[in-house]
Amino acid sequence: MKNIVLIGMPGVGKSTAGVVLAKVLGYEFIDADLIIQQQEGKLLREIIAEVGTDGFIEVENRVNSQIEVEKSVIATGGSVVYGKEAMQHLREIGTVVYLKVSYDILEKRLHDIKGRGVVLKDGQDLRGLYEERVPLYEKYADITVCEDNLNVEQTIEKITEQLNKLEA
Ligand SMILES: Nc1ncnc2c1ncn2[C@@H]1O[C@H](COP(=O)(O)OP(=O)(O)O)[C@@H](O)[C@H]1O
Ligand SMILES: O=C(O)C1=C[C@@H](OP(=O)(O)O)[C@@H](O)[C@H](O)C1
Ligand SMILES: [Mg+2]
Repeated sequence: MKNIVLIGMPGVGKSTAGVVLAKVLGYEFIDADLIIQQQEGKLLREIIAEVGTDGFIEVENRVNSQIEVEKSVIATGGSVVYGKEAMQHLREIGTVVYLKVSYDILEKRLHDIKGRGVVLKDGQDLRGLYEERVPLYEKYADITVCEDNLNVEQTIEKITEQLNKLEA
């Protein structure tokens, strides 16, 4: 099996489900957000404060384009889909799984969207962000897993089922 690349909105559970999925599969786990922080020597919010959202997207695009791993689950940041080169590379090295959640559930989960350092354009709200991003996640997904009303364990089970179907 190739690497598994998790994409989706912030708060959908890429990092939370990703690490457990890696354990279940006996894979390594990589969080692209942490690689960005390590390579830049700064927190994500410090990068965004210094170079703005467009600058952050460039950094994220560059760092994700250079990830070279095997047998790993890669949790990306929600904004990675703005990076064309990053997505081309991630699609080459892995199976891209879109973790999908309905808007209403996401809204409840993300009380404090700004506190998470989400890449929001001026005047954009969560609804606008959701509508802008969903087509991008759909465009790059090899597999889509809807986690509405599922807990982390059930979500992981659904991901592995879909991955096995793809392999068969
Ligand atoms: N089915 C689910 N799958 C993954 N996470 C879930 C699920 N239901 C609730 N959560 C919660 O949602 C949050 C997801 O946060 P996080 O993993 O940081 O998301 P992301 O990395 O996608 O931004 C966690 O608090 C997690 O416990
Ligand atoms: O969707 C976004 O705009 C972002 C999501 C974050 O990661 P998570 O998706 O893991 O929350 C992080 O990469 C950055 O703060 C921007
Ligand atoms: Mg995350």
